[in-house]
Amino acid sequence: MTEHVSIETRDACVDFPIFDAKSRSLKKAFLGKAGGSIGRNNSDVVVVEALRDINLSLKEGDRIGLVGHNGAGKSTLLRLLSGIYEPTRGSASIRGRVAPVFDLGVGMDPEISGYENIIIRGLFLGQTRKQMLAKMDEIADFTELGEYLSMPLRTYSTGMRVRVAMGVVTSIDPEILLLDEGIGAVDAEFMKKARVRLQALVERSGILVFASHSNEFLAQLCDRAMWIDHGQIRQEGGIEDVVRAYEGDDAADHVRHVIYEMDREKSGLTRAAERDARSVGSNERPVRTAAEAEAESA
Ligand SMILES: Nc1ncnc2c1ncn2[C@@H]1O[C@H](COP(=O)(O)OP(=O)(O)OP(=O)(O)O)[C@@H](O)[C@H]1O
Repeated sequence: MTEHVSIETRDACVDFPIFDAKSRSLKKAFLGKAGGSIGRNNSDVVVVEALRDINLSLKEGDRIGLVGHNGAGKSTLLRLLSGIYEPTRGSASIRGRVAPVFDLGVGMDPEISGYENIIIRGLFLGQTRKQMLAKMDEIADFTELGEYLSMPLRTYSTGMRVRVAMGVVTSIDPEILLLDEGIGAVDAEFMKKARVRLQALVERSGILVFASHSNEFLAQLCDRAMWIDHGQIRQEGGIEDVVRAYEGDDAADHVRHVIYEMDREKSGLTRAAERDARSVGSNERPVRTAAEAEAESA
């Protein structure tokens, strides 16, 4: 279904012209610690050079995480890849249905109910009303918001809104998933549940590009990383290597630990599945967890 999915950019640049910049203090192009460099275009207008000479080639199955300082250009890159921004110079060719998940609040209306917002937000992400209605019960269950879903969204706390948004986002089947972090507002227990759903969402997406400031999250969802520095690609490679170059040894060691734990968990699950399959084959009862045994005896 997703074989035709691809992203190609060639020397893509994105400039933001700033017509009301105080030009006296901006005589020279300057490179601060945060933000893209500030210069002037051919018409002598001040511009922020948010992205410069981006060459990317992504295909089905790629899961790439973007790291970099504030204002490095990560969000701008996601917007370029979603087609929201056209390159000022160079080219960007995107093939596939894009689900841009930048701001969990976008497409939500405070005056209508949670249920109605679930549908609106789904439409915003390219789903049909019918598809959203079919998924409604499952999304409602996931949010654990019960009766609140019939109340206007303005009566919700921030975290409750995030639950609705996460429920919708993780229910879709995108060909290209562009994810910008911004999902810190939910409580820890819900986050655990949400991560499992996010991982499943990523697994059924064709391509993932994820901008994050959390290395742990990055390691869980991606298998490659790209360091964006002042609008340019500074390094691309394995997550541990890129994080080491960008943030140092401690951060890279943490990434390695997260990846190790994930692999261990996965191989544990595989072993359990093999054991179950073997015992079913030999007419033995598969080993039950305490919870399953309790549920059976009830
Ligand atoms: N709409 C805009 N108008 C003018 N400048 C912009 C606009 N959007 C982004 N920029 C500039 O482009 C540069 C890249 O910003 P971007 O939001 O892509 O960075 P980021 O890496 O996502 O940062 P953060 O980690 O802080 O979210 C910054 O210098 C920012 O000031």
